[in-house]
Amino acid sequence: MNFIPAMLRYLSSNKLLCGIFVLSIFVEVAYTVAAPLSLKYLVDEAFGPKNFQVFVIILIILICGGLLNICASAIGDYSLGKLSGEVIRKLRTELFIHLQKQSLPFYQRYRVGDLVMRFAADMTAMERVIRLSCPLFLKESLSAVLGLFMLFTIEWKLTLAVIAGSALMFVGPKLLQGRAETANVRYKEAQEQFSNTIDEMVKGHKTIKGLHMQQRFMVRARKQIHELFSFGLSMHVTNALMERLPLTALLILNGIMIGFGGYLIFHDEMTVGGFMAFFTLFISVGQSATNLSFLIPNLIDSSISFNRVRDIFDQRPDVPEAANPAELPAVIRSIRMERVTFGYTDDADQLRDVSLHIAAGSYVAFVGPSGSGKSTALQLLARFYDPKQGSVAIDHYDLSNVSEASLRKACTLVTQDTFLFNASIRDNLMPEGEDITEAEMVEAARQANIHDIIAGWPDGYETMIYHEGGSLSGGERQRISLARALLRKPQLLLLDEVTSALDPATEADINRLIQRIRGRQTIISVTHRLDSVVNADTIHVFHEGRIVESGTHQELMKLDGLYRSLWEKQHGFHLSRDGLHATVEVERLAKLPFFAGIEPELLRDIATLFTTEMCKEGDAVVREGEEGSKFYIIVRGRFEVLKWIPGAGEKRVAILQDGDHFGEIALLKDVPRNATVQATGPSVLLSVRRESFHKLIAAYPQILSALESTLLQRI
Ligand SMILES: Nc1ncnc2c1ncn2[C@@H]1O[C@H](COP(=O)(O)OP(=O)(O)OP(=O)(O)O)[C@@H](O)[C@H]1O
Repeated sequence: MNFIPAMLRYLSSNKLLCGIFVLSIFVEVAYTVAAPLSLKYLVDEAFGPKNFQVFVIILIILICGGLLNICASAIGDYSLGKLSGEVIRKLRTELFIHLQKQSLPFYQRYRVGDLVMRFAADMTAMERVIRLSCPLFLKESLSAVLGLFMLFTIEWKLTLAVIAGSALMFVGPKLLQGRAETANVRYKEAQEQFSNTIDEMVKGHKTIKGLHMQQRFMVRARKQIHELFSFGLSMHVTNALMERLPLTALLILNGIMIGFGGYLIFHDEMTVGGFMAFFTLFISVGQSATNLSFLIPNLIDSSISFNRVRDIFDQRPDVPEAANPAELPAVIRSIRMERVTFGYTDDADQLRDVSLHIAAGSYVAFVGPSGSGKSTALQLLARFYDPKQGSVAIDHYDLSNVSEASLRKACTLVTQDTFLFNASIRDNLMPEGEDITEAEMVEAARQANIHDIIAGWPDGYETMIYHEGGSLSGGERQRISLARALLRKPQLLLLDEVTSALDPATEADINRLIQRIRGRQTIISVTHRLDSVVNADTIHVFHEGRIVESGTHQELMKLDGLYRSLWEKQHGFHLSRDGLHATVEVERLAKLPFFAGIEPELLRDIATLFTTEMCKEGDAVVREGEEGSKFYIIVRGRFEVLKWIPGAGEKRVAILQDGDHFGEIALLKDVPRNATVQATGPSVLLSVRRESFHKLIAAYPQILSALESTLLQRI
């Protein structure tokens, strides 16, 4: 219970209030102990000899003491209220600031439910301790010690006898304490897991419905609710036992006291008044001891909460601010990465020896296959992580020595996952305290092509955003988040796949916006869609954590390397402006390995067999284990390939995007799909059914033999 000293330390932070409170407790305790003692004098000195004068004196002393006690209690209550309120306010603020200082890995380690619980249930438990348990602990311990001392002065033999019996009161709870702690921890963990499930269910309700995962969630929730029930029951039973045991022991003690006390009176070793005072005082000491033992479950509960909050306080930011951080200049000249190596964990590196130099004002693109490290490089430029080796610098300032405020002012990151606050559009664009005028807000909204849309809504800029922006379309969310970034006039704008989840028209619109603002600020854009970066000043091509090619689009095409192959993979498709109708060119089909060698006229016929399919986030195009009869080519979009791993559940094994294809075996025969392919955002596919394909094969058997020779090798 090392949290009691910590709590007392917090309480003693305001010395004056703490002093007043402790003094008031002393007065209260002194009165509680002295009042029973008055019985001895009342019975032996006033009632026995019928001495009225002594009676009046004792009465006056009791009344004055009582009044003093009432005043002390009132002052004590006020000082405690203020003191505990200040401690909790300080704790909440410190925890909040501490959370804000944390870096991305911290938020990946803890889930929303865990952190919310720290503020909700744990803080409430600690508040209860500070307001009730700690003062009660202090008061009851003092009453017990002082009361015991008085009992010794009244009759030491009887006191020794009852102390020996009192041991019974503490042995039981001590034996049960371990079990009670375990039960409490398990119940808290079960609560946390259940909150996480609710959180996931509310946030992912669309995906859950889309994937028809309600049953799986129901099974998980049922298990967790059952755990809550059984751990709750075991917690209740052990806590109740711990509370009951001392009461039983108290009954036994009473027996000892009356028996031994009576013996002492009959042998003239104690007066009747002395026995009455002893009895009353003993009840009061016993009550204090019982109260102390009642406090134990409560304190255990709070010590767990205290440790959980302390666990957060113990987390040091992974990306700390330097002791004397530098401020970035008003105008920056260059951005550099020098031989940067970085890994999210110690086991693997996601960036290896990456160096790049970006001149201020240029428009730079990071491209490359999925998982090649593009977004990671961008996050290092925004200093969400620090490199393991090498350095990231703006001008000659290493980012690890730059103040966070100055870096955030200079550099803004916009990602594909836009997060808008549950507030009005105006408050999202112009948060309180930011030095932004109405005209600037409207101008930024115009630049992001969202002003006319907002102005057309009945509440205009006062329109409330709900569900973190989920009430708006993807394009609207992305435009608002771009307007929000532009309003801050960052010198360095980092864009991470900002258009990948948007329809072609919105994507083209946002690309035009980027073209309009280029030159005014440095733009680094991560994208897998090469069309959008043909005009970039420099394109860096990432592959397996390294930059393997750099140059303009024309230079890279001439190189005939990875960039060119990515480019060719993505081209040869035509998509209508509304994104609803796609076609594929014959030359593109010819590049598919299993169509190699098929004559162009036949490929032309094959091209006409494809139909356009639209998917939204969470749609599974093929499911593992199900027999498939379609072959797919991704025209635009992103899909994850999921495989069921026994014992580990469904795991992502690959990412497919524009130009990738899957399911070609289905053109030949019925084989169960060996993985699930699921859209991670709105996507467009071209698909062809085996039946329609086979009609063509019937007319041109050479297609079948060409297909068989390549596909069967692949199987
Ligand atoms: N927070 C993380 N913790 C651990 N590994 C991560 C984390 N974020 C990304 N990775 C891994 O790092 C590698 C590089 O990821 P990164 O997102 O930088 O690639 P990318 O080129 O941007 O790919 P994509 O276009 O698919 O986003 C991938 O293997 C990815 O799984």
